[in-house]
Amino acid sequence: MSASDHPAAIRLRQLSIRLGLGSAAFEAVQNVSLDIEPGQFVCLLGPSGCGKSTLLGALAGHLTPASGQALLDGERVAGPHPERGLVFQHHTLFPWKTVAQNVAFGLKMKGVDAATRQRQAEEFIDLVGLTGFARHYPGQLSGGMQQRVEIARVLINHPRVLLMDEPFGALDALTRLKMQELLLEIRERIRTTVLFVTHDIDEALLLADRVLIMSPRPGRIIEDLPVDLPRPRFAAAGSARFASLKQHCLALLRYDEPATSLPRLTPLGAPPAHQLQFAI
Ligand SMILES: Nc1ncnc2c1ncn2[C@@H]1O[C@H](COP(=O)(O)OP(=O)(O)OP(=O)(O)O)[C@@H](O)[C@H]1O
Repeated sequence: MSASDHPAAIRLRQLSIRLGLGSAAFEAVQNVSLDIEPGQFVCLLGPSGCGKSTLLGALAGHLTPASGQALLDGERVAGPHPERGLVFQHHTLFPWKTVAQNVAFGLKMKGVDAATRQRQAEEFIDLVGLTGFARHYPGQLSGGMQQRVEIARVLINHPRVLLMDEPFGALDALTRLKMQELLLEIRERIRTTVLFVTHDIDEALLLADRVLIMSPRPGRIIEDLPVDLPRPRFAAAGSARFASLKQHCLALLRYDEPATSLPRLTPLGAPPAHQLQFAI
């Protein structure tokens, strides 16, 4: 099974986005340029209100940049398109439809016949670990299960890019860990480019090939950090390298001076435990 046979390359070129109207207008994202290769899993990490969702909104085609460009495989993003799958913190399932009907909805819109819809919906329901729940309604499921349905509903459209905006942010800690594991398992089986927004350093380091760190508003990319931890990551979470990367991210997120003297990545080795107790 593959979510997409052709994961897309994401390119942002000097992208700036303004929000608000008239005298209340402000720059939410400032001059962001970056390249994400097809199939890469990238986390966008930044403090609350720095413009992460806004940046994702431009790639989704929901927001028009004030200047610069958002490109997928060289084509300018001009509006929403099913090739870009979106998963938000709160699910967007139809409460009156069953799990299978929700998952198959995109196929129905494309005019796919009922038997194929049912077969494919079952495949994707299995993929997200919900075998046996096809006939349940969203209201009968836990928050984590609802997010599984949401992910299946997006993946069945074979998105070339998956844009995830704090998809596990509303879940309790244990369910969140299970969902992170599930996403990594799915990623072993599918080919799609992932841009995942979070303000949780551990989540970014557990999931991503690369972490892009944003400054406080107006959001700029202040660090492009390759995550050189072996997979599976959960085994590496207690390692000295994990702690070192975490400390580096934390220092950047707490930093509010000009970007000329940003902290450098600390050498391999564990920082003192007391330096890792901050939350953002
Ligand atoms: N439609 C809007 N009109 C005016 N301001 C907005 C609008 N949407 C967001 N903002 C503001 O723009 C800034 C960037 O918001 P955005 O949601 O992109 O940040 P974020 O980094 O995703 O935050 P969080 O992590 O808290 O979700 C914030 O200060 C927010 O209050």
